[in-house]
Amino acid sequence: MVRGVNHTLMAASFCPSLPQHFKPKPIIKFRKSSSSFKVFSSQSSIDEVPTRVGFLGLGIMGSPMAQNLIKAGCDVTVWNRTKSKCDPLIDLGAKYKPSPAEVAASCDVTFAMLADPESAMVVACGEDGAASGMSPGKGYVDVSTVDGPTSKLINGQIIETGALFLEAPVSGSKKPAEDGQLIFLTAGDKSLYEKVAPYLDIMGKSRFYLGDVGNGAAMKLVVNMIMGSMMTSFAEGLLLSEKVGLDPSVVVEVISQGAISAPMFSLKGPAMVQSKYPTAFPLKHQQKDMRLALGLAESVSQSTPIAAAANELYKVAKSHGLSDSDFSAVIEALKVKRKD
Ligand SMILES: NC(=O)C1=CN([C@@H]2O[C@H](COP(=O)(O)OP(=O)(O)OC[C@H]3O[C@@H](n4cnc5c(N)ncnc54)[C@H](OP(=O)(O)O)[C@@H]3O)[C@@H](O)[C@H]2O)C=CC1
Ligand SMILES: O=CCCC(=O)O
Repeated sequence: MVRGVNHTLMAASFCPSLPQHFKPKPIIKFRKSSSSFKVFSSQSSIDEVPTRVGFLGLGIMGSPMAQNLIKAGCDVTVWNRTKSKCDPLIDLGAKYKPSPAEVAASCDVTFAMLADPESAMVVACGEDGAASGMSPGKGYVDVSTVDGPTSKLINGQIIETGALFLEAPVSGSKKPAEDGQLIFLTAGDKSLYEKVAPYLDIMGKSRFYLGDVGNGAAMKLVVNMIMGSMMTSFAEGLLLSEKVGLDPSVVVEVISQGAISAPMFSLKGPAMVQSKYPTAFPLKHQQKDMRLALGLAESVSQSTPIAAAANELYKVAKSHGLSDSDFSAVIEALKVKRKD
């Protein structure tokens, strides 16, 4: 069943100062034609787009991303290792296949949103993995956060089948995923990038095309390395303020009004002050990204001592059982236990 016919998405304003590789969100309308969807966009006239969309990996990010595709009227087929996570999407109109290979075989383009390099590899290239269902004319878009070498391995396996590959990790967390406000950091096959652009524009607010496979992964790791270090510095500041008799809530407010204000501090600070860490971005994934970013830095002999120190704190927090808490729980690693 087709849903959301004539669904109109947000228009982005034109900004002449933006670099060439940046594309803001265009106006998109999906309309059902006799045999396929056509896309009417503000940036191109009418383009044929792949009609059957697969989605593998329905965790915190994958579920809302797939949901937005379904709500926009796309023909979506889902798979997840834990099948129960498919059920709400099936209720919304998604089809289901019992393996990544069967999803890929039945779809024109397949997206994957997996936890880490290992799961991205097994879902793409393992037994009954997506590569087994790929063939010329199809596309595979990996939106997971992985390292460049993993992405290149997946690219190799996919293009061996004659299909096309794009890496497209995202910046933005649970709420931007729900709101269709993600930022795509893409690299790989340019023709596939252009074909799937209408889908990226449903799930995101902007997209960057960065060239060869590995560049999207590198961009994502650099951004998350900075984010991970910022969070540990913020945590140190909150705890220090408390120790010297300041109200950490006021620190959050002061920061929000000055040059170092960041949505992350304003969003997560008030909960951190109350030792609450509702999960948007799991701490285990932030530590994975610090580890991968440090590997990237080492591969080019770039010194990253701040990130290395921050990574140690995420490792300590993991050892305290905080892997599945939000990454802001890293503050717990800095709390020295008081003796009674
Ligand atoms: N949460 C966030 O704010 C953001 C996360 N990211 C990145 O997106 C990716 C997904 O994140 P998120 O949705 O938060 O993570 P979740 O932990 O919520 O979801 C992970 C997904 O990977 C699947 N998975 C894990 N291991 C395997 C495996 N061995 N075989 C098959 N499937 C597996 C899980 O399946 P199952 O349900 O069966 O466990 C689940 O679908 C990560 O790479 C993360 O770094 C990027 C931007 C923001
Ligand atoms: O990888 C997670 C990114 C989280 C964010 O950008 O807010």
